[in-house]
Amino acid sequence: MSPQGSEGSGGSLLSPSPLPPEGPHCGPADSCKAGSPVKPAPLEPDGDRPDSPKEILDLDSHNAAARRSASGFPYDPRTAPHPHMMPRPPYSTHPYHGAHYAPQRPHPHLMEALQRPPHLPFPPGQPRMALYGHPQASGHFQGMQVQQRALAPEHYLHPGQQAMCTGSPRSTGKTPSCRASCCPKIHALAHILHRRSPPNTAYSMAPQPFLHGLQVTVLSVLLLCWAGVCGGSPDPRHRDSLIQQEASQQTGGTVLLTEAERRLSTHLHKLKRQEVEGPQFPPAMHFFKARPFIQRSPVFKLLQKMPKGAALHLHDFSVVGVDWLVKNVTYRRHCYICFTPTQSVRFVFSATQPRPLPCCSSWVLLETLRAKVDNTSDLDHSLMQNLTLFTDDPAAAYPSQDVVWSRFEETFLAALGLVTHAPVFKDYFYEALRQFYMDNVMYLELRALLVKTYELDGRLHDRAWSLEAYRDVARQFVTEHPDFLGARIIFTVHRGLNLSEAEAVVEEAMQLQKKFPEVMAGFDMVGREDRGRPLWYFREALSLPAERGVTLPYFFHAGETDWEGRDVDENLLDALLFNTSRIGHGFALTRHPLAKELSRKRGVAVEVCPISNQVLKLVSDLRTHPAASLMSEGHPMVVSSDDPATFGATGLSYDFYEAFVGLGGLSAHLGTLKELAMNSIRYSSLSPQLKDKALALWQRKWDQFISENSQ
Ligand SMILES: O=c1[nH]cnc2c1ncn2[C@@H]1O[C@H](CO)[C@@H](O)[C@H]1O
Repeated sequence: MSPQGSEGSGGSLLSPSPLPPEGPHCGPADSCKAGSPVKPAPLEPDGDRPDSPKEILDLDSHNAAARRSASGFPYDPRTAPHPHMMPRPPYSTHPYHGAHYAPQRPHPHLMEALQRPPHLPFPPGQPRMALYGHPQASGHFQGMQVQQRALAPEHYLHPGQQAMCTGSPRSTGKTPSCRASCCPKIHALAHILHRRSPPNTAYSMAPQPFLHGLQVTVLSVLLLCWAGVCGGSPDPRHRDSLIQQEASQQTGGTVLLTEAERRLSTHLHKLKRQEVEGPQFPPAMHFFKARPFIQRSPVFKLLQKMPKGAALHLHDFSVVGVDWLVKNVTYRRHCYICFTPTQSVRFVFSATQPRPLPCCSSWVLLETLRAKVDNTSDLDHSLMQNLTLFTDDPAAAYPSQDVVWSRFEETFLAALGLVTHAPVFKDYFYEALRQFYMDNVMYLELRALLVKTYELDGRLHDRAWSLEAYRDVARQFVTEHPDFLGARIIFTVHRGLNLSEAEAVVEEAMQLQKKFPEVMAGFDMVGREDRGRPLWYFREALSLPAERGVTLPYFFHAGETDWEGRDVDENLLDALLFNTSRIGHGFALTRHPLAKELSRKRGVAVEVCPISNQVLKLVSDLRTHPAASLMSEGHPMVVSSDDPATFGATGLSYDFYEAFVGLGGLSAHLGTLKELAMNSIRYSSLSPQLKDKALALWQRKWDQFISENSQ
């Protein structure tokens, strides 16, 4: 058999068209139309649904589904594959018309939340993630001791200001009233500001806003007023003072650098300036176009070598470069492929000819296929294209968010049959740890669906098996690489679930959390936020742990949208109300001042994934990414890479590059990078003891990096 489209140079692997009489084996007439990204919302009642690739890739399930679908339901959740495995999301564009979705109501807790001490508004029994507070700025924290964030009046009132008040260098002396009225007022205000500032402490691991927003405003107005009222032309020294103050507010703005670190910072700045002034500025381009420029960038090369700490926002099946999947996994024995009308592929490992899959052509053994095609590298290239979004012309390939998300979910479905084969599952995770380790990352937190894995003989493994596998592989990797710290898992489910499914899964999450406290970090809901159900819809399910007095830390995706005012736009506040430990993406945070303030005050870090947000079309030029402004005000944040394999990236360095060069611009310096790396440990789910260990390890690596690159 020769799949059309797989022959010839580099064309993408297409399903046979027109489809042969024996395939595709589709369910209900309209259930496998190519290209339609949405399905009607699943209706209750719920029932058992297949949720392993073996079940999804299984004719019996299909036949059963077809039989049950004859009942007249346009889409019956009892017969449908698990949402993660659906070729199209199992929810509609108008997902909330089901009886189980109560219309959005105002959040009565919210104002209460702001008025009470930070942890009180949250349900009892949902303890906040311990914030790491290092008692002394010593040992491995030496380099992290920072300047006093609260400035005394003499800091923001430059010594020269006294002189200026009596007349600027160019003063004509026309402001006699200044001395009498303006200066005392300014000093009085300055003293008030000083009193309101937090005490002079060594760097707190739970950073507080060093100046309250009001203080900053008053201070700025004060100094601008000074310049305008008290002098003819602003004093350059005052201008410098303002610039310095503003710079100190940014991420890393108060990190004290050693002499060697300053040298490297200056060098980095020079390199960055060359990129800013060069003909191509990668962060302004789509990542697929920018990648070759980034790969040549000396800044990027330094970032690759830099110890970046932890990657805290990653999805299970997009953490290993797709070339490894194709070159290694699809060359293993018993690997079958079929072709979907959506121009994608599915794989399965089976000792015997697998039963046909709905909406897919007949299964072909890849070994046989490879023997028949003229050019196996073209075939392999085509396979890779099905596992990634990467393309030379992203604008043409992905004209809208709908298109890119539909294709995005297809890449996960294409990988699913490969990565959930039990032996591959373990190898894949080991390879993920290796690739991140090679990129100088020392710890991962992986959002994992924990779908059933399968053996060649058809046996299935449950979620506990997957957690054990993650734990064992991580342990083995750490034994072999003692300077690596390991990984923890955030159990995730798709936000297309209905309420009773969500309740069942939260119950299971609580049990898994209890059974595997070492490896399981918590719980999250994934999938396209704009099309999924909002967190508030799941409130009864998400309240279960608190009601039972059980700990289930949340790490919610929230604000991964550029729509304002829709139901999902309240996910940010709801995530905070449900006491989320971090916020996945938080792209919309700058449009939610209250959520932003709460997240800052509580040290709930935003997991910023610049490349993901660009590829999934929330933003095109990364200089305008909202996290640029979060960064300039030192909002708690970490940088992560989300789905590097799908985006044609590896590890964390590409996203660090985009954050450092694009979001941070010329203002970001080595202190920014240092704080971002340390943040990744500070805001991780590790215990305080392990954070200490991680920071000590990171500091050793950092010192070595500085000594090797600061000459
Ligand atoms: O950026 C993201 N936002 C929301 N969901 C995501 C993102 N990246 C991946 N997934 C979800 O994670 C599942 C695999 O674990 C994918 O099916 C996708 O729905």
